[in-house]
Order: sequence, then structure tokens, then C-alpha cells
Amino acid sequence: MPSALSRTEFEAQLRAKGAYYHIYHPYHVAMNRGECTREQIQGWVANRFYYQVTIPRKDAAILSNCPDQHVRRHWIQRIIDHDGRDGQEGGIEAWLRLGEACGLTREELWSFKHLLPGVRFAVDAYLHFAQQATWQEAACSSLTELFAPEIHQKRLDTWPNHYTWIESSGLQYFRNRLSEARRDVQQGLQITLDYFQTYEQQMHALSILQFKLEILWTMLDAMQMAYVLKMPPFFTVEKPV
Ligand SMILES: O=C(O)c1cc(C(=O)O)c2c(n1)C(=O)C(=O)c1cc(C(=O)O)[nH]c1-2
Repeated sequence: MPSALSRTEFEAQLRAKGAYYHIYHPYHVAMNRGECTREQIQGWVANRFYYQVTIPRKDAAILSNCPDQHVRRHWIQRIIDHDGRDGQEGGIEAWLRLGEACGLTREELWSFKHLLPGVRFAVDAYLHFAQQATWQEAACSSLTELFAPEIHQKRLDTWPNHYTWIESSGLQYFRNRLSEARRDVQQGLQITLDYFQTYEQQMHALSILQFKLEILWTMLDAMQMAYVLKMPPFFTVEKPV
């Protein structure tokens, strides 16, 4: 077995996984170029809502598996970020407002009637992984957030020009995530660099990150089929609604 990578080299290899980030998926590329239709934006917002509401459950699973009080004290902030608390709106509420700015109702989002099975399976795989893995492995799987500020910034830079029909106040979710993701990633990276020490463990960490990249990519594959190729599940027997 080769010797362990230095901390710097290990971090560089984790960051290099950014080449597989869903920012390069054709659905996102079209979205950021202003080429998406209203239906494609709405489809994305409605489907991503399932990811948004699952994230705090995923983080609760990590907390439940983590015996380290110091880690839990920090990690719990992620749940608060999404769920909010009295007097403090969270990410789920901000995503509902994004939906409304895009012409979707709250009831429509909460009903999950637009949720595609492929997106549900991918998101559930993330939750199940966090429930079953060690808390360090699950922390490592959140490291796609290394690449998230760029994608949020890109939306803030391009959407107001391309999609003038979306109320700009609806983009607050993306603004909030710029700082939240940077803070999250510091903790996730620290845990990963500290815990995965041997070469074998480091390769395992890289494969976990790859698995998470596959989840994000697969969500968009399902949306590409449904909203771009107009081939939602069972289009062969049912007319799309
Ligand atoms: O819009 C995006 O492209 C994007 C990607 C990701 C990601 O990379 O997992 C997250 C988010 N957004 C996000 O808003 C968020 O709260 C979040 C939490 C996590 C996680 O794995 O714990 N990823 C992400």
C-alpha cells in the first residue's frame, strides 16, 4: 500500500473532485446561461425542495451517531440553518420563498407532487448513507459544499438578468448559503483531514466524496429526462401533467 498523502496533498485531491461537481451538468449549464424555460426552473426548484428538507434529517443522523460533544455543538448549527428557530427564518422557509418567487405555491412544494422518483431515490440514498456510516464518513460526504459557494454565486450573478420573471427577493436562499457553506466546509474538512489518515482511508474518503457527487449529478439526470427530453417516468403510458 502506498504511503499516506500529506495533509496538503490529501486536501488538494479532495478539492480536485470539483471537476465532477453538478455545476457542469447540462441542466445547470443551461440554467446559468439563461436557457431554461419557466417549467424547467420550476421543476428544479420543486425537486430540489426534497433535498432541502432532507438535509436537516441527514444532519440529525450525523449528530445521533456522534459521541463527541464538541463536534455536536458545531454540527447542530446546520440543522438550525435549515429549520430556523423562533424569530429566525431558516433555509427551508427561504426555499419556499424561492418557490413562490418562481410561481410555485407552498402547498405545491410541500405536496411533493412534482418530485421525480429518480430525485427521491438519490436524496434518500444520501440520508441512508448518513444513517449507516460513521459520523466522520458522513461528515466527509458533505464536502461537496466545498464547491457550492461558486454555484450559488453564479445563480446570483446570472438569474436576475436571464429570468426577470423571478422576483429577486426569492434569491435570498443563495445569498445566505454563501457564508453558511464556507463555515460548514471548514468543519467538514477539518474532520476529514484529521480522521482519514492512512492512504487506504484517504482513498476511502475520496470515494465517499465521489458517491455524493454522483447523488447530485443523478438528481439532475432525472430532471433532464423529465423537463428537457420530456420523458418523465412512464411517459410511454401516461401523458405528463
Ligand atoms: O445548490 C447547490 O448546488 C447546493 C449543493 C449542495 C451540495 O454540494 O451538497 C448543498 C447546497 N446547495 C445547499 O444549499 C445546502 O444547504 C447543502 C447542505 C449540504 C450537505 O451535504 O450537508 N450540501 C448542500
